[in-house]
Amino acid sequence: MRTLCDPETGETLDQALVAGFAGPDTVTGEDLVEFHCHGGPAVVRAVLRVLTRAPGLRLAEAGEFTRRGFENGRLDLAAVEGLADLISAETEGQRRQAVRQAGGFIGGQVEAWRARLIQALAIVESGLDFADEDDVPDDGEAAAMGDIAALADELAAALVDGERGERLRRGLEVAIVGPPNAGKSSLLNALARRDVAIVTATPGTTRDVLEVDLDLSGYPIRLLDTAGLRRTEDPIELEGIRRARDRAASADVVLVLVPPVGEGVSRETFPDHPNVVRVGTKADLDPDYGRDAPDLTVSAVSERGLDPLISRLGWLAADQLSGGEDALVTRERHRTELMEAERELWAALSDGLPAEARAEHLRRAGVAFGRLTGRIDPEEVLGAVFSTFCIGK
Ligand SMILES: Nc1nc2c(ncn2[C@@H]2O[C@H](COP(=O)(O)OP(=O)(O)OP(=O)(O)O)[C@@H](O)[C@H]2O)c(=O)[nH]1
Ligand SMILES: [K+]
Ligand SMILES: [Mg+2]
Repeated sequence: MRTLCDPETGETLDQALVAGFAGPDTVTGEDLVEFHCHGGPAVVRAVLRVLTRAPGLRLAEAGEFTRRGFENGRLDLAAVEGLADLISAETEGQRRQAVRQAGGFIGGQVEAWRARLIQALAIVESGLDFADEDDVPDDGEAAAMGDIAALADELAAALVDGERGERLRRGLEVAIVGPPNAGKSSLLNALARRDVAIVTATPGTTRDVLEVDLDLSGYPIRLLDTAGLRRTEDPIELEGIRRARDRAASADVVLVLVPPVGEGVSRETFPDHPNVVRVGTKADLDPDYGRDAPDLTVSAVSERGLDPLISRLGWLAADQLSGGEDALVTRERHRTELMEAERELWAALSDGLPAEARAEHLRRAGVAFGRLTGRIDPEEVLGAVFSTFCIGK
C-alpha cells in the first residue's frame, strides 16, 4: 500500500496497491509495475497525468502489452488470437475454446509438426550438398519422406472438421429473410429482447443488414435482419436486397418468414439453402398462410411461438457447433496456412521430383507453419491481429 503523490506539488492523489513484477516471467516478458488505484475517472486521470509527465513514460497503444509479450516469446500468434477471443467470448463454449487456444493449443501442435518437417528437410538438404550425379533417394531420405507422408495425412485429417471451430468462434449465423413487412425486424427485436431494428408499417423499411449476437440456450447465435425481398426500382432498396441475398447465401441457417395472406407485400421466393426454417409470422392475427405452410409460427407481438423457435435454433446450433470447443482450427487464417502447408507437403511427395524441388516445397510448408504461429511475421498479419485488441491489453 502506498500513497501516490504528485512529485511537483506534493499533493496526495490516491492510496493505492503498487505491485512490481520482475521479468522475464511476466505477461510482456519485461519488468512491470501495476498501480491498483481507486476506480473513479478523476483519480485515474490524475495518476496518468503525473505518470505520463515522467520522461520515457507514455500510454500503451491498443494491444501493445500483448504485442510485447509476443515479441518476447511469451506467447505465439495463435495464442494471441485466443486471448482476443477470450476477451470477447460470450458463451461457455466460446470461452472453453478460447482458453485452449490462448494456452497454446494449435501453436503447440503446429510447432510439433514444424519440428518433424525440419528434421526431414535437413535430411533432404544434406543429400543435396553431397549429391552424386543421380537423383535416386537413399534410405535416409526415403524414411524422411515417409514421415512427410504421415505428416500430410495428419494435416488432412485435422482439416476435415466441418469447420466447427470457426463456427463456434463466430457463432451460428442465422439470416432472417422474407418479403417486406413480413415482420423480420420485429422478430429480430423480439429474439434480442431489445429495440435493435426500426419497425414501421412501411414496406422496405430495412435496407442495411443488421447483426445481433445472442446467447440462445447456451449457443452463440448471430442473427441477421435483412431488407425485404421484392421487385423494386429504388437503387437504395436494390442494394439492400443484394446484400440480403448475399448474406443469406453464406449464413448457416436461413429463416424464411411467411407473412399471413394479405399482410406481406410480393411473395418473392428465396433461392435454395441447405438449412431453411419457414416461419409463419403475426400468429396473433389468427392468420391464413395460404399455400405456404410454414414449419412453425410466431408472433412478435404476443411472443407466442418464440420459445419453440429458440429451441429449434438451439437444436441446429448443437448440431453444427458441437465439438467446436475441442477443434484445432478456430480461424480461417489457421485453415488457410494449414491447407497451404498440406498442399506443399503433397507437392514435395510427388514422384520423380528433383531433390532441390522437394526441399523447396518442404521449405514452403515450413513457412506456412511459421506464419500460423507468428514465427515468420509479415507486418500486415501482425497488424491485423493486434489491431483487434483494446487499449490496456
Ligand atoms: N399483429 C402483428 N403485427 C406485426 C407482427 N410483427 C410485425 N408486425 C407489424 O408488421 C409491420 C412490419 O413489421 P416489420 O418488422 O417492420 O417488418 P419487416 O419484415 O422488417 O419489413 P421491412 O424491413 O420493410 O422489409 C409493422 O407494422 C409491425 O408492427 C406480429 O407478430 N403481429
Ligand atoms: K416494414
Ligand atoms: Mg425490417
